[in-house]
Amino acid sequence: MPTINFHDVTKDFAVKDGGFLALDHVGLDIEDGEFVTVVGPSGCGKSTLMNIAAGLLDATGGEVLVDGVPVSGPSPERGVIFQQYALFPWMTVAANVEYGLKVAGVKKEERRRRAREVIELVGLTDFADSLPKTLSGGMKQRCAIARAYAVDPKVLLMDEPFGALDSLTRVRMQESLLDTWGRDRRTVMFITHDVDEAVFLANRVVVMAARPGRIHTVIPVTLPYPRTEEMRLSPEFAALRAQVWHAVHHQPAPLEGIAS
Ligand SMILES: Nc1ncnc2c1ncn2[C@@H]1O[C@H](COP(=O)(O)OP(=O)(O)OP(=O)(O)O)[C@@H](O)[C@H]1O
Repeated sequence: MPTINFHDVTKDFAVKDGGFLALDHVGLDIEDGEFVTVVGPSGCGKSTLMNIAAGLLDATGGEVLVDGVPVSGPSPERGVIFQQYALFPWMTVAANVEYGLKVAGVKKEERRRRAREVIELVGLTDFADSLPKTLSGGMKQRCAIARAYAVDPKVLLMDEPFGALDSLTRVRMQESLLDTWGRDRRTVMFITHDVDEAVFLANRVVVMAARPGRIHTVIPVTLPYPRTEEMRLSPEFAALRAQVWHAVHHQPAPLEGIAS
């Protein structure tokens, strides 16, 4: 059984002159421990798809199953990370990371232990008592990742998490995320606009098409893990990048009768 199963998902948004079909019968299985990236032109429905999996939006048709159970709302088993860090500015890194555990009713001692563990995992131990405003963008995002990890989610849903970072920090964050993922092989669905990022991280790259949002093609990434800096410069990487780039930039024609 796949960990995340998008079963015939359709999303129709009500707009003033009728409906806008944002997702049209999307089917996708993400297996246990897989790292899947999703790319596609702006407006093809990437965030809508992720928000439905997160339980933040309802599908108009079809459903998303996580471990065979239909998603009916947000759940701690699905850790969600957005581009904007969404940290509480008045709380230290440690308090931000502990917050979800506190809400879940975890006792203080256990909260402290778990927070220390995940803060170390993302390399922020020296900043555990710092406020978010004193951290760089990359450190804030690592704090957000630690917060998602703290509650031990079954899957991670990441929507352009590194989109606001400079390119060097972004590359470091990709490496650090893969390092963490390599240790626990949590199932990840990761949305990005960046073709290099999509290839570097993934087992499979899902390329979506727009009008209506649908899956255009799925490209397996045959590079082994751990992924290294040298791999980014390899001919195999270049070939995969070209394949994904081509799929993103040569989209199928919009379907007839789709409202805009
Ligand atoms: N609440 C809404 N009401 C009406 N239309 C919406 C709503 N949310 C999204 N849409 C439309 O649905 C389509 C898909 O939006 P979505 O944000 O999922 O795309 P995306 O692929 O994530 O885009 P981007 O890459 O620019 O972030 C877009 O055309 C958008 O305008």
